[in-house]
Amino acid sequence: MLLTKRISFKYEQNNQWVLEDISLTLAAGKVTGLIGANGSGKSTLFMLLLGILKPNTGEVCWDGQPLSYHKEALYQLRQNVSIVFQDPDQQIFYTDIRSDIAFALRNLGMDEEEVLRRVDNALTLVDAQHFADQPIQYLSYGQKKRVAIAGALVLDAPCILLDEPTAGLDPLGRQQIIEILQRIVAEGKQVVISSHDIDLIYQVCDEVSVLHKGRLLTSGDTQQVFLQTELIKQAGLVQPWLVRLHLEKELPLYRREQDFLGS
Ligand SMILES: Nc1ncnc2c1ncn2[C@@H]1O[C@H](COP(=O)(O)OP(=O)(O)OP(=O)(O)O)[C@@H](O)[C@H]1O
Repeated sequence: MLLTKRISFKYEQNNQWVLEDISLTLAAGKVTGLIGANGSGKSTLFMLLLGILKPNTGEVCWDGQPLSYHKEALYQLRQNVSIVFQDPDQQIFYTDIRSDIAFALRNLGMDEEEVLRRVDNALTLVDAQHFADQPIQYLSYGQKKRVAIAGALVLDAPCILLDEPTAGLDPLGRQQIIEILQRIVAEGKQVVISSHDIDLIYQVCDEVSVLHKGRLLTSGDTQQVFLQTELIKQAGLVQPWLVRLHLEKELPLYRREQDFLGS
């Protein structure tokens, strides 16, 4: 389990608190959404969860232990908590897709047969087998996103952080990512998603945490959080369309588009 205990953080360059007094429990086996307007501190919080940044006060804990910031400890942490960055080019280094995905495993000195098996599984999970033999520069943005996700999955870390997984994708690409997320969740992984795609968060997350100007406004069950109209407005966000339909048209509170369409 990944959690933060009253963490606050400011960047050296400016003297303002970017995050203040954040206590969050990211429960194992659950999908947690992290939402907030631009600049509310979501990416910074991800960097703190990964140990890339260190809080000024408070602590981040993995498996009940406060993070240690030595190289070796962080190396261990990466095998438990992995991230998919918003921009796949930040994450992909090789032109050969299979080599790129295999990189971290070969770095660990893993047996080559096991490397190939894991790469194959990760490619299947993100539905990328059919383009896996093309050079990376021939791929679309959406395909690169899927390769980046495969690169994070291959380590088989129990916890995966995804920063804006659907940003820049067309409707089909977005739907593919939703299906991939559902497959990852079905494997029992702990998933944390930071996104401005409110409808995605509503559809796939069990719990949601709302950040506003570096503070945690609320945290809890997805539907309960999104039903709080004033709070969502205060955070500079909008409610998911299924929640608006419920509040404005007095329809049942559907969780998924297909539940509404099939009703
Ligand atoms: N490297 C940095 N140095 C100084 N300030 C930074 C740095 N990175 C982010 N900030 C500031 O920290 C605050 C939070 O930024 P952050 O990127 O964490 O927010 P965010 O919620 O992820 O935003 P967005 O939704 O736009 O991606 C902002 O005021 C931003 O200007």
